[in-house]
Amino acid sequence: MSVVLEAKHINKYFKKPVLFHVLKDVSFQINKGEFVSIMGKSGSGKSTLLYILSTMDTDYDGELYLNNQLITNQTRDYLSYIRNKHIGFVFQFHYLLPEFSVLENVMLPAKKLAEKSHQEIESKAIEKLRMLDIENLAHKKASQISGGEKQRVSIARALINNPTILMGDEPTGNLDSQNSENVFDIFKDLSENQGLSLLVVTHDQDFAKRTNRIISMEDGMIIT
Ligand SMILES: Nc1ncnc2c1ncn2[C@@H]1O[C@H](COP(=O)(O)OP(=O)(O)OP(=O)(O)O)[C@@H](O)[C@H]1O
Repeated sequence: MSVVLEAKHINKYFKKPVLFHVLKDVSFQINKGEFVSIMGKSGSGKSTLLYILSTMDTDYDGELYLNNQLITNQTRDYLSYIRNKHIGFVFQFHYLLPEFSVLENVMLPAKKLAEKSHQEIESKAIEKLRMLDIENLAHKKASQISGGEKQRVSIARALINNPTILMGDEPTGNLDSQNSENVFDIFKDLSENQGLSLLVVTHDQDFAKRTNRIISMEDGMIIT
């Protein structure tokens, strides 16, 4: 089984207002195609950890590997490239650009990467929308679709560059049970049938217990 993401002895301190050891020797691996959830009480350090894993926060001790490549201590530009190419994100709030069409929103991360022509990016975006069963929304403005549809659009956007891993911070936190179920089914399908790795912070027990593995956090430490 190939390892996609590896965290080795991650320690993180917040220095203000007082010195606070927020992540304590956090180590784990995520394999290709694995669907993993992170659970833990409010304040246990989940978002802080995800921020580091997503390469957004570089102020930590320890080592982080993506596709067996060390990404700790790399330049900001390189990290921004790695993030765009290999990591997809889905948040609790969708962060779509309301005045842009669904299609344009999905195309944006590929435009930023600038490795393909407009035409190629557009057909890739349509392919992702079709996969998520929302091709019919392509030309609607993002502000004109429902909450569940917006979350599916953000998943399409997160997948546009064919990432190695999809990270989610409470991706179903703002959805009703039916839409949460849809998101879970999409994630499950991506991991089982497309070999995508997923790492999702959630407070939803029902969601977490159906993933391949739960990483439980308490007071900045992994307890399982
Ligand atoms: N910038 C910061 N400066 C100082 N302390 C912080 C900062 N950000 C977070 N913390 C503290 O670090 C701890 C972990 O916060 P974090 O947001 O990672 O928790 P969480 O498990 O994601 O919580 P929640 O489930 O409520 O989102 C908390 O005690 C929080 O108050």
